[in-house]
Amino acid sequence: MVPLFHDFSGETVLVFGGGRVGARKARRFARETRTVVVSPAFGEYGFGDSELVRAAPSADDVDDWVERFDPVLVVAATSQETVNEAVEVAARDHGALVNRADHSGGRDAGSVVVPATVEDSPVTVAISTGGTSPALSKYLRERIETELDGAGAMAALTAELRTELKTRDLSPSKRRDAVRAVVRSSPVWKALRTGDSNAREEAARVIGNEFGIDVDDTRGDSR
Ligand SMILES: C[C@@]1(CC(=O)O)c2cc3[nH]c(cc4nc(cc5[nH]c(cc(n2)[C@H]1CCC(=O)O)[C@@](C)(CC(=O)O)[C@@H]5CCC(=O)O)C(CC(=O)O)=C4CCC(=O)O)c(CCC(=O)O)c3CC(=O)O
Ligand SMILES: NC(=O)C1=CN([C@@H]2O[C@H](COP(=O)(O)OP(=O)(O)OC[C@H]3O[C@@H](n4cnc5c(N)ncnc54)[C@H](O)[C@@H]3O)[C@@H](O)[C@H]2O)C=CC1
Repeated sequence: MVPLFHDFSGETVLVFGGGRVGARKARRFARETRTVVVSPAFGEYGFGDSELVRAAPSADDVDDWVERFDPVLVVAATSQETVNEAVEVAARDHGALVNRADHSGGRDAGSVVVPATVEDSPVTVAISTGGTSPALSKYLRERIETELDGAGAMAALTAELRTELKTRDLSPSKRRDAVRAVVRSSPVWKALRTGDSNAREEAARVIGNEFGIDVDDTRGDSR
């Protein structure tokens, strides 16, 4: 399986099944795009901004629902194996991606796995075990969560520095080394995580000391 980050904005995601699992997937997708959940009953779970449609499609009806909503991704998360099976076939016939929540292996082209994700925007880490051990994905996600503290702010700070360094008369290799030094600097990470000192100032110090490049240490505190 090839991990890719997919922009779903402006598209529709169609979820079959309004139980715990359907709700979890729906919440995830609804943060980004129009998400519709079709189910005869909805559990007491959060569905985010999803549209809920109360219906109990039979395996034969599923195709019509997919036709009607024209989704780019369909999630099969019902408690009925035959319906989930039909959802997979209908999605494929429609040229949509398909996520079988009730399957771990034996996937075909066009099938996707929902990974465990850690986000410190704009940084995202996604974990999959190739469908073999979701509990392990969840555990690793919890461990990585603390590791990622400050990464979003580091991305913002280094994006700013890269842009600034590109306007200077520097060789690409020197610019690369300077940015690398900042992302590896413990004092910069500490400043981003604690907010005690100005991270931008720390970064300017690293670049100044190690590379003799003078960058403005006052513009924007990236926290
Ligand atoms: C293949 C996949 C398909 C897909 O859904 O895309 C799939 C399938 C199945 N999951 C099952 C069980 C559990 N799933 C979780 C949790 C998560 N499951 C997620 C993804 C995936 N689950 C995909 C593979 C991901 C990968 O490659 O690792 C996560 C990461 C993302 C998300 O769902 O949002 C989310 C954690 C999010 C987080 O916390 O960060 C827990 C843990 C818990 O609940 O505490 C359990 C119970 C413990 C266990 O069994 O491990 C079962 C058996 C059902 C049964 O027994 O009937 C199946 C079906 C089967 O295996 O046949
Ligand atoms: N991928 C994952 O992370 C996990 C997957 N699973 C699997 O996912 C499936 C769903 O699990 P849960 O949400 O816990 O089950 P659940 O029983 O809580 O929810 C199933 C939902 O499907 C709905 N449903 C039933 N017939 C339907 C139909 N014809 N059309 C549309 N919706 C219909 C029910 O009303 C219910 O809302 C199960 O097959 C389970 O084995 C279970 C745990 C985790």
